[in-house]
Amino acid sequence: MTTLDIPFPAAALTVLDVIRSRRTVDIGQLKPDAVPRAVVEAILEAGTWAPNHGRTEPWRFTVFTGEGRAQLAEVFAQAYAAGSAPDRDSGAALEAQRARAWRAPLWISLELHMPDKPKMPEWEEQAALACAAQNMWLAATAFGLVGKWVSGPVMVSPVAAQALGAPKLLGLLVLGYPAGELPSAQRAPLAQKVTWVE
Ligand SMILES: Cc1cc2nc3c(=O)[nH]c(=O)nc-3n(C[C@H](O)[C@H](O)[C@H](O)COP(=O)(O)O)c2cc1C
Repeated sequence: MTTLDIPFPAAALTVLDVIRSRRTVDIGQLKPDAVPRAVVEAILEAGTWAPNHGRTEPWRFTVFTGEGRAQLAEVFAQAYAAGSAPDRDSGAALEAQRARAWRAPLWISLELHMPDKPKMPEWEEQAALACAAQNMWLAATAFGLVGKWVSGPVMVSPVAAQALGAPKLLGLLVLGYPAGELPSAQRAPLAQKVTWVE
């Protein structure tokens, strides 16, 4: 960890620890246990505290959980059928898409909603939504959850976006309690990426 030549406040140590312990975990590595509604609401609230230029709050979230995942399953199947995969007409492939929705207890869509008359360039609104996603992921980590930001062709498909009533979809955050050990992760040393000018 960091070499401390000054004492860090407890809050800083807690935040840094949560940041470092956030982990991407495959959907198959999640327990089926539901996430309590109050926890989901706290996660969503954390998302809305993300920075956003011009107070546009360019995000909307749809939460799929419990039996509500049947609707998400249909969104995945529709998006896959409208895509370019060679097996897009296969009933078995569409069933596999539907099955994905049931493999995690909680899905939160990351929907980009720009104002009718955009005040900011789209990249800034996307950046704000990414900050919201990270806030939610960190809050989820603090509650003992793990998961993944999924952004494959189905997850960002315009067909999926339309089914959710969203102009654009930047994927979904999939969350659940870990079924086993968390994968280890590495980051390159700061020295490789930081230039100090002092
Ligand atoms: C915008 C974005 C999209 C991502 N999409 C996917 C994805 O579609 N599939 C996947 O396996 N991981 C996806 N990830 C997760 C990264 O692969 C993951 O963060 C990386 O492997 C580092 O692991 P860590 O999150 O545990 O540090 C995405 C991450 C980001 C930020």
